[in-house]
Amino acid sequence: MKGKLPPQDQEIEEIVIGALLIDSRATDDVMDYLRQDIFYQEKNKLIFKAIQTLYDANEAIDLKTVSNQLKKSKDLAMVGGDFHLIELTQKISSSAHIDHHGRILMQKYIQRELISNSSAIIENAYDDGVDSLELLDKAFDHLGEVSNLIIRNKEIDIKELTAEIIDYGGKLFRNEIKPGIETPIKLLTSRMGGWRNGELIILAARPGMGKTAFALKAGWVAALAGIPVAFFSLEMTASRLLSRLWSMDLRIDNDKFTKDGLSPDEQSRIMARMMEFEKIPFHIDDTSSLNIQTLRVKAKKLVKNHNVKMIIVDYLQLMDGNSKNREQEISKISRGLKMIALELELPVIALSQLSRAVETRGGNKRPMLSDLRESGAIEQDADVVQFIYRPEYYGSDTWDNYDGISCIGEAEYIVAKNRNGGLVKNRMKFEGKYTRFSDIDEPDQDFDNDDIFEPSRPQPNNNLSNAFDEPIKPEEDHDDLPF
Ligand SMILES: Nc1ncnc2c1ncn2[C@@H]1O[C@H](COP(=O)(O)OP(=O)(O)OP(=O)(O)O)[C@@H](O)[C@H]1O
Repeated sequence: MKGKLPPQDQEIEEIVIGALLIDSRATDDVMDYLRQDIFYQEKNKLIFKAIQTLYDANEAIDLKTVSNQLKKSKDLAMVGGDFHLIELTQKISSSAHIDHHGRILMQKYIQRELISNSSAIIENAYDDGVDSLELLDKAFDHLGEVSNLIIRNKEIDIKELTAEIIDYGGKLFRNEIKPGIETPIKLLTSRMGGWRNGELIILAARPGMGKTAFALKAGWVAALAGIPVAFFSLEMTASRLLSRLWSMDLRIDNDKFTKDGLSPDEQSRIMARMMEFEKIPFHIDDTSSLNIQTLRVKAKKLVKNHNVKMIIVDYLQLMDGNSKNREQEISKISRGLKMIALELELPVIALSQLSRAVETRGGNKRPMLSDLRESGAIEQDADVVQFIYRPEYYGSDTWDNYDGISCIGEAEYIVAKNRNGGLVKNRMKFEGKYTRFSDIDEPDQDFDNDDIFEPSRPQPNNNLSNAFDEPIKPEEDHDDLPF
């Protein structure tokens, strides 16, 4: 790095300034991305600053006005006086290629930024006193800023886009496609249209309400329908999560996995089920310390290698944010999750804790949007906020609504925010010992009837990746690790 001239092109800089001076209409082509820093030469920076001031004030831009502006800022002599300005206009005959030349300058600027950021990273990386995760986080931030400079000159063709909208609507009408991925509750799917691509769904509740249980079922229902799912479990080990999954799927008491033990019959039921669903695309990652950048890298790899189409994160507050201020940290994480949903075009379901305020309130303990903990950013970034509420957990035996019927073995899902649709609230069934949610009218089934998951259960599909080959235990050495 030392002794080398930073990437720059003085001639192109002068051509761009010259074009702006001779043709004020040319400014409209480039002023959305040109900025002072893009120019390397000090003189050009100053002249561009004068042009920008005039442009922002909606004033004419020509030799005379720019010269006056430079006089005002006392920079005219520094840039070489009127003589130099005239020289610049004589270098070119037209402004026809200004956009092309502007982009060359942008390229040079990005190169310079990359060099200076990388130099700072190298210098800090040699310093043993620097927290490496914090450094990694900063490096991602800086590189993200550089990548934001890339000009996306995406022209929207309204006609073409309208044709796409009509085509999509027609397919929905003819039931050829579904608007989103099926949720664990039929009514919720029909009212909401399912989990939609590009959306951040926040599933929030007080501890013990069943967030993990609901998310696990959401992932499992999707995976059983052949949709590859990645479940990032920051709270539970893969082994514990998998026990919960078999408990839920086969209706075996959760306690049997942790304290009472599994009978030979239960062991063989699990084995048989596993053989049956060996190829279910359900990927578990139980890395306990995960930041948003690492999650993004892992998610991208899972999409690329396993065609993952839905991501679940249990839970948001356990993610590392590398920031001293908790509110900023959470808002960075929720923003990052939304960006992953948009970038990878899939739904991201993130579980979230709620503040204790829920419990200190008088009356019922039904959560509200303001209970989302630590930051308003979660509420803002989320496309959907869904709560789970179980009055039984607080000792009630009847609902305060639903005509006061019994709430034992029941829960309520509350869609309190839905950016692209209406709000929904209704009862669902909760079987605590199987930590299992289902439709309120789903009949109780005998455990030896394994036809539990009626929704679109696929045949085992050998083309799908093996769910249980995934990085289940962090200590295992897999070449295939997403990160
Ligand atoms: N064997 C069992 N019998 C009855 N209920 C059980 C059993 N095992 C677990 N549960 C209930 O299931 C619920 C746990 O659900 P889950 O872990 O999904 O909740 P959560 O909202 O994710 O909790 P947290 O925020 O603490 O992780 C608890 O309320 C617990 O009482």
